[in-house]
Amino acid sequence: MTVQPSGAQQPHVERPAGAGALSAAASSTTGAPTAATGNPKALYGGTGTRRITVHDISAAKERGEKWPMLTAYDAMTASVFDEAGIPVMLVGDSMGNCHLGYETTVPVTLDEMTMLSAAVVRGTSRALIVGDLPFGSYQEGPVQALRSAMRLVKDAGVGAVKLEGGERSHDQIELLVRSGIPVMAHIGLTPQSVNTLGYRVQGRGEEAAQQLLRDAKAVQDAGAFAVVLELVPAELAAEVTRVLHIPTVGIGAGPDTDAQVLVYTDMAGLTQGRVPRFSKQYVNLRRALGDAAREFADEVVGGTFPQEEHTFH
Ligand SMILES: Nc1nc(=O)c2c([nH]1)NC[C@@H]1CN(c3ccc(C(=O)N[C@@H](CCC(=O)O)C(=O)O)cc3)CN21
Ligand SMILES: CC(C)C(=O)C(=O)O
Repeated sequence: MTVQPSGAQQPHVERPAGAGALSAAASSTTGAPTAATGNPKALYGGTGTRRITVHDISAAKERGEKWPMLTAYDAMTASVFDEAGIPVMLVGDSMGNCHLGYETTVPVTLDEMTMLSAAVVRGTSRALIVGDLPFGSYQEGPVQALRSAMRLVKDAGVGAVKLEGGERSHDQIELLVRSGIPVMAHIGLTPQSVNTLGYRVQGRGEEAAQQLLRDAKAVQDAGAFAVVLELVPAELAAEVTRVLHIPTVGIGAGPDTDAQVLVYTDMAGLTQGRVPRFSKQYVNLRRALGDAAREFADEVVGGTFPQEEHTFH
């Protein structure tokens, strides 16, 4: 698969100041200053004209500022979230079941991740884009992880990568960070291990809780800039968030993490079939899009589309 290089993830689309919902959101809440000039609530809503960086993420934890993250798998949807001021987007391997029609995240390939990450980078100018390392692209060891991450950074232009695992992924995270690639870690439920873990809540019981804490400290020590906590008890997630100096990004981890992430097809009501209980649906796009398709079909069948204004002579 050929992927068009899009260059490093820098602001490549300069929008005129004041244009678009993002700058409106950024300035309406604050007046004028941005993260670059020390605005205390700058992460959500964007920085103004440049990409969010991992340094902005660290600064947000020091200010006690919470932030939202959504997944995105295509340029158009990503541009909507960028304009809405979502500061961090994850090109998650949930694209497997949410975009590519697989049952799980397990079959997703590095080629697929690279192609869709490049699309999300092209569709955005403000958000930090995090590309997921898919199953099989980093488990062999740090060198394989570096080779895979380099594709996402150089070919797709992501600003950071994510990989699953705590202590077991310490060496991979360390080499990537030493090589100049910011890493978001992911512990608790790690869906690439569905065949061994299932989709059960993790960290229940004293022993499992201690392991989760060790995993959290291991990824922080390895140099991760943030860590996803998936499907863990809220009390444990709160404790991890207190003891770490890097931000925690919760999904099914209760209200006390530094950030929250949702799979966008779940929150937008597009996901086909069952949605995890921890998710919240903010709009029903499946119904809206289905209604639009049915209306179009009825008008074609009934001969009422196209009309004069859609017609050339
Ligand atoms: N659509 C979608 N949403 C997600 O959040 C998501 C994906 N896909 N794919 C990748 C991973 C897999 N995730 C999942 C998948 C299933 C459950 C689930 O069925 N959880 C049970 C709780 C089980 C328990 O109580 O131990 C639930 O009812 O939510 C949770 C997370 C989260 N991610
Ligand atoms: C659920 C999130 C954290 C994820 O890993 C994904 O979307 O792949």
